[in-house]
Amino acid sequence: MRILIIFHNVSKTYPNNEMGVENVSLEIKDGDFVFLVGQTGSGKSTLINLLTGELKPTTGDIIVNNLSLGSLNHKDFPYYRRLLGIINYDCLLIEHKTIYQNLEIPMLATGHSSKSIRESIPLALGLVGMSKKMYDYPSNLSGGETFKVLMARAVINNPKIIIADEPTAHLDYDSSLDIMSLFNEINQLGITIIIATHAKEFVDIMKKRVITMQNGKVLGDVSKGKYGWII
Ligand SMILES: Nc1ncnc2c1ncn2[C@@H]1O[C@H](COP(=O)(O)OP(=O)(O)OP(=O)(O)O)[C@@H](O)[C@H]1O
Repeated sequence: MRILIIFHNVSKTYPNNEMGVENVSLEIKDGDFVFLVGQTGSGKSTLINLLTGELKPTTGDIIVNNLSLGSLNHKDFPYYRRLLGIINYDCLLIEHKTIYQNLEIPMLATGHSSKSIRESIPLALGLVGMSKKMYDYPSNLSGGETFKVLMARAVINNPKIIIADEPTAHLDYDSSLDIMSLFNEINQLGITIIIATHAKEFVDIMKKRVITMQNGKVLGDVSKGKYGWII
């Protein structure tokens, strides 16, 4: 597998002098499945926000798919973001639009034809088992179903990387397990998955790469690991 993501000596200090991450170097291969774990404040979200480009490093370089994020200008940035499918609870579904219309929005924004939209939306909803809800409104969905639609929205533009911050934070055990197995299926399509989480039980079940953060630094990086494993 080729290297898809490189963090090279990346540090981020916030304007209030709070250290987000310090001197992080890591590589993630194309097709990898990575859990980012660590205590509250250990730097997981900072790392994710650096990867999405929401934050800029104070020092160091981030290279994704051979693009150096530091050298991207405003014009290039939307193209970079198309490599990413980002799932977070801050960017929920639009309530007065159907699930189909919610999935249509990112496709229209990226210039897809109406034929491609008509074909892709049922496929993405089928992937997450939500075909039957295509014309329902978000208010008719359970928390787990809503998350599945967020997953479908994240894959709809064919990203190389799916990034999720605390995906199971608001879900019960069964829904969380369901969601984790969907992440696995998406990963088997060749999409790289990066999940920041506190959910020890699911990290342990999945046996994927586990990167453990502590005080802004990488404390451990274990393949087929469990929560808390650092070597
Ligand atoms: N916007 C911000 N301004 C100032 N400091 C911040 C900001 N965001 C995060 N920090 C600080 O950076 C450090 C890392 O925080 P970060 O949110 O990355 O941790 P985390 O591991 O994602 O935590 P959690 O599990 O609670 O989400 C913490 O000390 C935090 O206080």
